[in-house]
Order: sequence, then structure tokens, then C-alpha cells
Amino acid sequence: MEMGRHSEEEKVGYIKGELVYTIFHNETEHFSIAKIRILETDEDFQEKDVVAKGYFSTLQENTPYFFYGEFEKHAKFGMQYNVHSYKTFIPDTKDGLVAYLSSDIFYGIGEKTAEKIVGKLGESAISKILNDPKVLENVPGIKKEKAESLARTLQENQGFEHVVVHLATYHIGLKMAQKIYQAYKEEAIDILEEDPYRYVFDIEGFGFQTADEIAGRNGLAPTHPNRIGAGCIYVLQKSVQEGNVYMPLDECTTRVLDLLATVDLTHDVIHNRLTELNTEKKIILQEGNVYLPSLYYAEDGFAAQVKRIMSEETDHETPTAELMKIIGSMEEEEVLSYGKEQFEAINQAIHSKMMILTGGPGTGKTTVVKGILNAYASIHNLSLNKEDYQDRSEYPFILTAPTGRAAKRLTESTGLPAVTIHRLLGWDGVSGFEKGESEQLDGKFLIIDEFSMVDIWLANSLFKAIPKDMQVLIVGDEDQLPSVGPGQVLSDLLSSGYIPFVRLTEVYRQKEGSKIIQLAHEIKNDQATNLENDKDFSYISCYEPQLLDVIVKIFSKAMDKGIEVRDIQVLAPMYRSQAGITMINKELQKLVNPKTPQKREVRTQDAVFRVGDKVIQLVNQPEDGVYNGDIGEVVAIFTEDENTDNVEQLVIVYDEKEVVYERKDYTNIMHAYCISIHKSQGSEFPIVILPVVSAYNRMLRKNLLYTAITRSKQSLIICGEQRAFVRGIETMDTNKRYSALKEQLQARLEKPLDVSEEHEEEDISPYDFM
Ligand SMILES: Nc1ncnc2c1ncn2[C@@H]1O[C@H](COP(=O)(O)OP(=O)(O)OP(=O)(O)O)[C@@H](O)[C@H]1O
Repeated sequence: MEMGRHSEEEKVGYIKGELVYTIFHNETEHFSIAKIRILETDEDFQEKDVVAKGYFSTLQENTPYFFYGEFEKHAKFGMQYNVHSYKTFIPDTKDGLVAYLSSDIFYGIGEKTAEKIVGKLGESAISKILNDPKVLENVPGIKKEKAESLARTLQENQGFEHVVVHLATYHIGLKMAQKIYQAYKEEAIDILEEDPYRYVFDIEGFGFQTADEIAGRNGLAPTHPNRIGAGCIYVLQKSVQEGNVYMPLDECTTRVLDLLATVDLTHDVIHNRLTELNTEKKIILQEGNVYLPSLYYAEDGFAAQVKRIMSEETDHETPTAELMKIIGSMEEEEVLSYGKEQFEAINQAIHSKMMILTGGPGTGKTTVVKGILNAYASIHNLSLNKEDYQDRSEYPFILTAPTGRAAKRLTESTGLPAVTIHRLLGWDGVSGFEKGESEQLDGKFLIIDEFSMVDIWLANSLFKAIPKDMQVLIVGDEDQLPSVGPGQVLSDLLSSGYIPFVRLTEVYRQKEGSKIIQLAHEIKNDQATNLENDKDFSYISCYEPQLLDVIVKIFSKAMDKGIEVRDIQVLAPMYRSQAGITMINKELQKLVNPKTPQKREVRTQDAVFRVGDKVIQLVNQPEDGVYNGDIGEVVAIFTEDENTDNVEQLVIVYDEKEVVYERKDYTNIMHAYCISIHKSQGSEFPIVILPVVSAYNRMLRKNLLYTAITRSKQSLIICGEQRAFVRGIETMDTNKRYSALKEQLQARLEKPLDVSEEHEEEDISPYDFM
């Protein structure tokens, strides 16, 4: 590994300089634009500062760098330095080196030791040490520990940059380079050159094609076992992204063959390689199914946790008469009479170690959850009010949901505190969850809402943390879209018959005359729908070319009526297309928050964010307390001169929480006048506008439209082509997810299944088609 003078140094010019401020930094593409104070250059350039742009990482302040590149005239911004590569400046004179090595960076190295090192190893001491730390053994009088610590610090300081620069030559981005460096440290480049396919195994998200390209350049045979192995892993990773927990062996083999596209490879060769990978524990072959290990352990582990929790008895027997009395007084208080199914749900939940409550909108899930909480509190003589507990940690009720918005809704509907599952388990965003088998949750009664959104990994993590004496209520609508992550945990739990469940079918809100609820149930039950206008529903017929105009008109009318922008939500299935989310957002921004001289704005490659814009967070950012799907508003934009951090800042408010974004974070947000139906899972909005046109056909499915429709609380406006809508609700999601949870659970049953015929029938629909 040559760390000395850069190979391009002789060919292109250089600028030695320090960061003044970062103008733009895109974390995904690791593209940066920065203002640099010039310390030294061989370029013919007389200014004090220069704007440098290129693929480099976030630059540190007060650190000299060498940038290699050439000047380029930008039509709008003038002369800029186009950076090909860069590195931190390391002194290469004797005095400079002695000063560097005896600086604070290297603990325990004084001037004398530094002089000895430079005396022995010469001016290229640094690259010699980085190449082989053993060279320090030749330096007289330097202790082994000091030598090791010096080499380590050097590697930490220089190694990363070296790896980044090298990987960039293979067009590997900075973010990926960071992951790679974390995994392999300074061995990263050696590994890449010897066996690029190892990256596919070890580095999440590293593409097979990139490895293939590098291996091809290095002359590796297309039938090499490393290539076949990486192909297998890659196919499995892709399948997980599609929602599968495993793949059947034959399908996996065929897909690997397609990917490798090499005539000399046969089914048998791939089978054999999969068997070897199984022996090496890189994959798990179980009953003709191929798993990535993390998914096998999640599925197997979750089934084991369910069994563990279910095998404990509830510690309290409640006589029916007592429960009847409690339910009776709750009915009086709530001024309602629980339906038969609802009564059954309360009764079962109180007596079951774990129960699932499922049902469509308006069937009374919230009403029943409140009933269960009150009944439980009353039986156990507990207060539901957290304030009544001197030691707050003794509060026995835990309410949780997979997203921030769903947790907020749970709080609103029950009046009790609720948190996200990640927060409950103490997720720090890096090393995993605080809570687990060794440190379980404190509490007596756990309610998990919106369970259809929970994937097999999260389900396993959550259930590990449930102590044996905790009672659990799982709530979810089985007809919603399945989780974004792998698995179909709710539907597998229901169809396994392992956990008691109550399915609410009688619709109560419909009695209040809700067309939205009626439509949702018609879709759910495959009944004919009509799109006739009603007091909470309108259908506006239009074709795709008119769609943007129609949406803008509806929005504008609503605003004229004084409805707040945050209460109107457009939901669409896809980003691209003339009628996609991106275009709808552009048009609505023009209407809702147009450009004015007074309003500040920042421009990114894809969008203009303006003060007043409604935006959505796209990734989890636990350090700031914002999560994927949170919706907020841009409230301020500061230029770099206006704050002490000297960087441009965008301030977004989410439910009174303020989060400051720098340029590098702008890719984490987008406009939210229109959001995707997938992102709307777990949220509800007073008014939903749902465009449905045939341009979306590829995406339109029954469960997608059902999810969209059930997001609206007060008013639903469908606009577009009735034909596309009808086709959509008639299209089942045929992408069946491969998951063996149901079988895993059934294998753990001690006595044969007692699934009634009715349930068996319901078993087939609709998940067999998903
Ligand atoms: N037994 C009942 N008698 C009268 N009204 C009821 C009964 N059960 C529920 N309701 C009413 O029906 C409406 C819907 O109930 P609830 O909000 O509990 O349903 P939900 O399943 O949680 O619906 P969603 O999923 O849409 O929030 C509420 O107004 C509630 O008060």
C-alpha cells in the first residue's frame, strides 16, 4: 500500500489548502463542494480562496489537505477546482515529520523519539509504518507498546482516507466506503483486489455487479466458486428486499443461474455451492428452504419466544361474574353496549397470556383496547394514570407501535403514554437494542398496535424483551399492506392458530353513515363498490393529463375553506410518472408555498425547500428523535454567516420538536404535500386525496388501495379513472412472501391444532395471494 506521494501528483496540478466552509455535501453520492483557503499551489491561480468540488468526504477544519485536479469554468459560478483525488497533508521534510509525530495526535511520542524514528526511516517514515508497522522494531529505543500505538493511530488517521481514495477509483461511494472501512479497516483494499466477492458477503448493500466488474478486471474466471457464492448471497439479499424470509432451493438456484449468466454453470454446480455455503454457515438450508442466517435466527427465535411467552399461565383468574360486572359498569360509563365479538375480545384478552385483536376500520378496535385496559386495571386494582405512581418505572402498562405517528395516535385514542418499539427497546441507531433477553421490559401489560407493520427482525427483538409474567395484546388490521421489512408476521400468527385471536367484523362507524368505512369493507370483502358521492366521500373523474390540475383545484378549494395544509394529504403509489408523487409535490408547492422575495429557500439537485414547506423525513435519525415517515414543516433557513457553526442550516419542526439539518442531510427529507401510500402506513389524516389513474397500474393492488382509503378520517376524495380503481381493488397482491413462521409455530404446538372450519376458510384469504 503506497501512502506516499499521490500517483496523480505529477500528472495534474495540486492545491494545498484548508476548509473554509462546506457549501454542499451529498452523503449518498459522497459529492462535496467546499470553499478552500489556498495555502500553496502549483496552479496559475491568484485568489485567496477557491471553490473545490468532487467526490470527497466531509473535510475537517484546521487540517491541511492536498487536492489534485484541474480548474473548470462553471457557467454560473465561475472558476472551480475539479478535484480528482485528495489526501491529508503529511509533512515530508525531516523537521516537519518530527513536529507531526511529536504532536498531540500521537500519544506518548516526544520530540526525541520522533527524531529517532525519522532518523532511521527517513522522509517516507509514515508510508513505511503504514505499509508494515514492524519497521518500527528497527528504531532503537522505542518500546513495543508505543510502536503499536503509533502505528494504530496512524492507521486510524490515514487509513480511512487511503481506503476512500482507492475505492473511489472503482466508483464506490463514500458512504459505502465507510461501511467497508469499518468492516475491514486497512485490509479493505487488499481484500477488494484479492476477492471482491467477499464484499458481497460481508458488506450489506454492496452490489454483485460492482464486485463482478472488479473481479472481471482482475481476470477472475466467471465459474470461480467465490463468484458463485457471492451470486447466491446476492440473490438472497434481493429476495429479502422483496419481503421474503427465505427462498425455496430451486427458485434460488434458478435466480442465481440467471444472475451469473455463464454457460458453463449448471443447477448442480449451484446446488453444490449452496450446500458448501450451508456448511460454512454463510447461509442456512432448512427443509429445502434457503435462508440468510440473520433471517433464519429471527424466524426461529421469534417462534421460540412466542412459545416461551405462551407457555406461562396468566397469574390471575378472573371469575366471569366479576368481569361481567366490570364490563357492565364500563358500558354505563362509555354509554355504549359492547357487541358480541367485542365482549369476547375483552374477555379473551383478560384471560389470555397473549391475544391478537384484528379487524377493519370502525369495528371498534380502539374501543375494545380501551375496554381491555380499563378491565385489566380494575381487576388488578391498578391506576391507568402514570402520575399516580411515585416511582414512574412501576407503571404497569406499556403501549407501543412501530412508527412515531402510530404511537402518537395510540396516545390520542387511549389517553395513555405510548412510544415507538425502537424507543421502547432503547435503540441507539448503531449497535442495536438495549433491551433484550438479558435486560427485559418492566411492566405487566403490553399493547402493540399496528402490528401488520412489524417485520420478523423487529418482532424477534421485541419478543425477546418480553418477560415471562407480562400479558400481551397484539392489535392490527390483517388487510393492510405487509411490513416493509421481511415477513408477514401478523398474518402468520393469525393463521398458525398458536395464539388466540378475535376478529372484529361488525362495523360501528358505518352506522354513523361513513362511506369511507363502507368502501373499505366492500374492498376487504371483495364486494362491488360504487363511487357515488356522499357526505365524507367524493369521486372526481379525470384522465392522467388532467390529474395535476384536478388535484391542485381540490387542494385550493380546501384551503379556501380554511382547512390547514397539514390536514390534507395526497397519497399516491409511485414517485415517477407525470402523475407521480414528485410532480404532484412540485405543483402543490407552487400553489401552497410559492416563491416570494421574502421567503428563504435552498436548492438541492432535486428540489427547492422553502420556509413554510411541508416535508417528510425519509430515514430514521434516532439521534435527533425523528423517524422515517414523520411529517414536519420548514420553519427557518440560516445562511452560513448567521450561525456559529458556519454552515447553512434548515430548521424543521415536527410536533413541536425542532431538528436542524445541514446540507449533507437534505437527502433525508422530501416534500410531503403528496406522500407514498407505503409511507402513510400507521398514519391517519383528516382529508385524503387519492389519485388513481391507469399510469399507476403496475402498482395498484387491493391491499394498497385499502391501506390508502383507511388513512382518511373525515373525508376522502378519489380522483382519476374509475376503471383503474376497480382494476386495482380486484388485483390481489400475488407476490406471496416466503415465510415459514406459521409452520415453525405449528411445529412447536404441543397439542394438535384446533382451528375451526370458519377459520380455516379465512386462512386462505387474502394472505395466500400476498
Ligand atoms: N359497541 C359499540 N356501540 C356503539 N358504538 C361503538 C361500539 N364500538 C365502537 N363504536 C363506535 O364506532 C366508532 C369506531 O370505533 P373505533 O374507533 O374503536 O374503531 P377502530 O376499529 O379502532 O377504527 P379505526 O381503525 O378506524 O380507528 C367509534 O365512534 C366508536 O365510538
